[in-house]
Parts: sequence; C-alpha cells; structure tokens
Amino acid sequence: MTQIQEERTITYHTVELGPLSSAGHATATISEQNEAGEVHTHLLQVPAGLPGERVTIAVEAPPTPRPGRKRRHWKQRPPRVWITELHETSPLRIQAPCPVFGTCGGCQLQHMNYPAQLAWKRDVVRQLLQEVGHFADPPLLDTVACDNPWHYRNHMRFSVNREGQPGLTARGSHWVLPLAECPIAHEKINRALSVVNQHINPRPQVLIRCATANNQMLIQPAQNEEVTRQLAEKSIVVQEETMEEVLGGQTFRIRPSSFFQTNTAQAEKMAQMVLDGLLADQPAEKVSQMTVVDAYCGVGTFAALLAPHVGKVIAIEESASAIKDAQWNMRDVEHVEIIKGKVEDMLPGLSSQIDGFVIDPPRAGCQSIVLDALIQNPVARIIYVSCDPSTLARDLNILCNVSQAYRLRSVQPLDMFPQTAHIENVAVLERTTL
Ligand SMILES: C[S@@+](CC[C@H](N)C(=O)[O-])C[C@H]1O[C@@H](n2cnc3c(N)ncnc32)[C@H](O)[C@@H]1O
Repeated sequence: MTQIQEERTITYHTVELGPLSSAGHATATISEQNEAGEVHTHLLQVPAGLPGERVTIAVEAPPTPRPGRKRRHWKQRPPRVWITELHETSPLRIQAPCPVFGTCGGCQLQHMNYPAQLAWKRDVVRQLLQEVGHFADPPLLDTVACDNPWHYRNHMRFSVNREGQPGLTARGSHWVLPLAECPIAHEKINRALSVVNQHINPRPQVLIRCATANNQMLIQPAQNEEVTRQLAEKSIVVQEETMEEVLGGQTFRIRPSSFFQTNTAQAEKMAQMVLDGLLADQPAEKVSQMTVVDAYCGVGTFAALLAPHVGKVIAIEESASAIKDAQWNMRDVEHVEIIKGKVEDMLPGLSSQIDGFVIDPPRAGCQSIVLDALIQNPVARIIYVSCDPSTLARDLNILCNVSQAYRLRSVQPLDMFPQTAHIENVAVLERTTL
C-alpha cells in the first residue's frame, strides 16, 4: 500500500525563550505574515528549551484535514516545534542522559538541573494557588526532593510498534520509539525490558510493574515460558496475579490493574506526611478514639498505615481489583471498614462522626458533591493528596475561601515524578470552627 505523506511547511525562527508552561515546555512567541500581508502572532511550546535561552527553532505546520474527511471530527493539533540550534544556554541546563529526550513524550525536564526542577515545581504550585485558589499568600513549603531522581518508576506502560518492539511514544503522536532502557524506569524494569524486547510482542502494549522490596514482577500480557525462563535467569520472579511491595513497614498485595504509587521511595515519605498531618499534635488517647476516612483508597495504603493508630478507618474505593487487594492487605485489621463504591455516592451517607479525612482523588480532583459533603459536615482535619495542582487549587478554593469551612495549614509539593512536569502535593486543612 502506498501512503502519500502530506508535505508540511517548516519555518525557522531565532527567538529568546520565555517561561516554562505547566506542561514543562519553554514558550516562544513568533510572528508570521500570511499571503495577504496580515501579521499573526503565535505562542509556541518549545520542548527541551529553558527560559532566557536564545535558540533557533523549527516549526512544522500541523496537518490539515484530508479532503473527504468530515471536519466535524477534525481536531487541530499544535505545530511540531524543536530546537535546531542553541545560541545562548541557560545556567540551569544540563546534558539530558536519555538519547530520545525531547522526542519521547515521557519526560520534559531532563535538561534542567534537579534543584531547578524542584524550584520550578514549587513555583507552578504557588502560581496556581494564587490564581486559581485565590490564596494571596499560600502556606507553601519547599518541594521534597526524591533522593534518587533517576530509575524511580516501579511501573511502566510500553507501547509496541508494528514489528513487535516495545518502547515509548514520541510526544504528540502514536509513533513508538523502541527502547533498550529508560532512565526513569526502575533498574529491574530495564532488566526485564532487555529480555522482553528480544522477542516479538504480539499486543499493542506491555505493562511491567516491579516491587522494590523483593524480586517480584507483574507483566501484562503474560509472557511465554521462554521469556519467563530468561527473566528468571536475571533474578526476576514473574508473578501470575498479584505481587507484593513493602511501604511504611507493611506488605501490600497489588494486582496489575490496581493503582499503586509509581515511586515507592517518595510514597514512603508521602504516607508519613499523611500520618503526621492527620495525627500529629493530638494527644494519644484522642488519636486512639478517632474515626478517619481514606477516600479513593486504592489498595488501602493510607488506611492500613493509619489503622494501628486510630479507633476506626473507613476506606472507600470504586475499583473491584483494588478493593480485593485492600481486603487482603487489611485482612488482619478488625477496625477497618472497606466500602466498594464511588466516593461521591458514599460520602453524603456517612455519619457526621468523622474526625479526619484523607482524600487522594484522580487528576480530575473531587466532584462538587464530595466537596459539598465535606462542607456540610466539616471534619477537624483533611489531608488532600493530589497529583494535579490545578484541580487541587480549585478544590482548596471551594473548601477554604468560598465556603470558609476550612483553613489551609500547609501545601507540601513532593517530587513523585522527577524529570517530568507532573507535580504531587499533600495539603493539610483544618476546620475553621472548633
Ligand atoms: C490517585 S489513586 C490513590 C490511591 C491510594 N490513595 C494510594 O495512594 O495508593 C486514586 C484512586 O481512586 C480510585 N477512584 C477513582 N475515582 C473514584 C471514585 N469516584 N470513587 C472511588 N474511588 C475512585 C481509583 O481507582 C484509584 O485507586
């Protein structure tokens, strides 16, 4: 089959780069004149650039809809932009170790030194808390660094190309870059990849998840006997249904489709922040009587770690697989109630006799019904764990400024995803009325 590739115009511009966008790309403004002599200004995202740098960029016009295609389904893509020459570099620039950095869609910040990444993440959170959250002077702490900002990911989802090779996709496309290793993947995942990529993978994706506390690994789809044997030679024990990982001194069983934090070392720190935020400064006898809710509990990480300290834990989760794991993980704890369901359905019906909440929703943040329930029956403390600072800022504004039901005590950025633009936060809120 012959495929006719559309020819796309590439223009070159020498520019000074502006601030990083929240996606982690530098920005650039260019002006172009069309055939009618009209000048149009465009704000572009420049991957692998840094503010203040003087660079030449190539700008490839986005594809246009093919004749006959319904325009209704057409989604205009931004132009593809890449740096062709660096004239003046930023003092924050370092050599990115990955050969596909800038092309791969996985990392955005490998070219920026690590302290600068941490400072930039704090700055993004500050700006969002001010502009979206309406906190004039937010109580924002410094970003907690990851002790090793490389090889931290315990879970990788590789795409597979037509030749059956696993890799990561290029930014803004479905084009698979076959990989021998990835500098943010855990060393055990890279070891497994070096075996898996020697075989033809029949499915469009390969998921690899490893434990850091032992040699157990989950791989989907299941690999054949030969691959499993070769992995065993590399000391990797491929599990069939569940694997076990240790966090905060407790063992957690995890199924392939259950959520588990992807950076175990940082998750340890995060769990301690949750415990401290909820229980610190309170007399032991009061803590032992507390009823706390772990909403969006996943496999029960926070619930299990809170259980030894408090009177009762109610854990809520919608995923059937995570619920099975949570039940196993807390099988020996009597004072835990595990509820399968949506937080927005369960929360309004819960008793008002709750002393503290841990909420760790997906990126979209909390639904308004959840925020309403927290405002109607304010609890002494909420620990809001968030993987998206913009929805966190939106929800904190409702909980603290609009309703004035809570006071924001602290927001702690935690670098769960070094080398990427993703930002995790732990916010501590307390009820305004005692
Ligand atoms: C960010 S994860 C947090 C998991 C857990 N707190 C942890 O640290 O491992 C969010 C979890 O919320 C669950 N979830 C998503 N939407 C939900 C909803 N509306 N109600 C209940 N659980 C939900 C997901 O299945 C996922 O396990």
